[in-house]
Amino acid sequence: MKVIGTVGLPGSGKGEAASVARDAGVPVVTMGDVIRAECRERGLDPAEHHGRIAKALREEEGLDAIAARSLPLIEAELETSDVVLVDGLRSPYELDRFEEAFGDEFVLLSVEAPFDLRAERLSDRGRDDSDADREALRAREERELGFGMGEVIDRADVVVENTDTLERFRERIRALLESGPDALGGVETEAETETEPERNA
Ligand SMILES: Nc1ncnc2c1ncn2[C@@H]1O[C@H](COP(=O)(O)OP(=O)(O)OP(=O)(O)O)[C@@H](O)[C@H]1O
Repeated sequence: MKVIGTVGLPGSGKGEAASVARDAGVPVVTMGDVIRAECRERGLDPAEHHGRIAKALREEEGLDAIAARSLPLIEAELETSDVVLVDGLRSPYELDRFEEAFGDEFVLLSVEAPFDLRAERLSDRGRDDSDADREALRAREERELGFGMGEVIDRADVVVENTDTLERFRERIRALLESGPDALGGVETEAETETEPERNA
């Protein structure tokens, strides 16, 4: 059993990773869906109230609220699948919650690409007006880093740099899903990048 969580700044490629998983028959639990469901529960339009409800849930149920509400969905998928992908961790409290629930079976994947490349890809994506707006991207990025996303990124087990073609990225995600982190030869892992503590310091 493996639960693969993804983290990444806007436009890094998390949605593409989730779509590779779906194509490979790996169920995807999208943390944002938990918030959208709660918006509907409260009679609110998710497109307009997503941010406010995410904040309300954290205030009412604790900083790991969205992870806690995702857990039963992940567990339900694990009844029929060996691997589940969890799309879009944002805060270290969420990461703590998943690590507590799944221990070593939880693998955190950070998808990374430089700002200019992400801005260009989002501009091509054009899902909404903010996609083409570099200032809006910068603001969104700062908001997400404000939730502690930088710390989550730093704690990743596997880093996939998404700076090559989309096909190359999709291949690397497929390899990760099929054979686990070891399949990604040459990809930085936390263990490899950690600095050795100085002896006799
Ligand atoms: N390697 C790549 N080459 C070209 N285009 C790419 C590549 N990776 C992703 N894209 C495209 O860039 C856009 C952003 O990727 P994606 O939607 O997966 O990002 P995301 O991390 O889910 O962003 P957000 O958090 O804003 O939803 C998409 O249109 C996607 O198809």
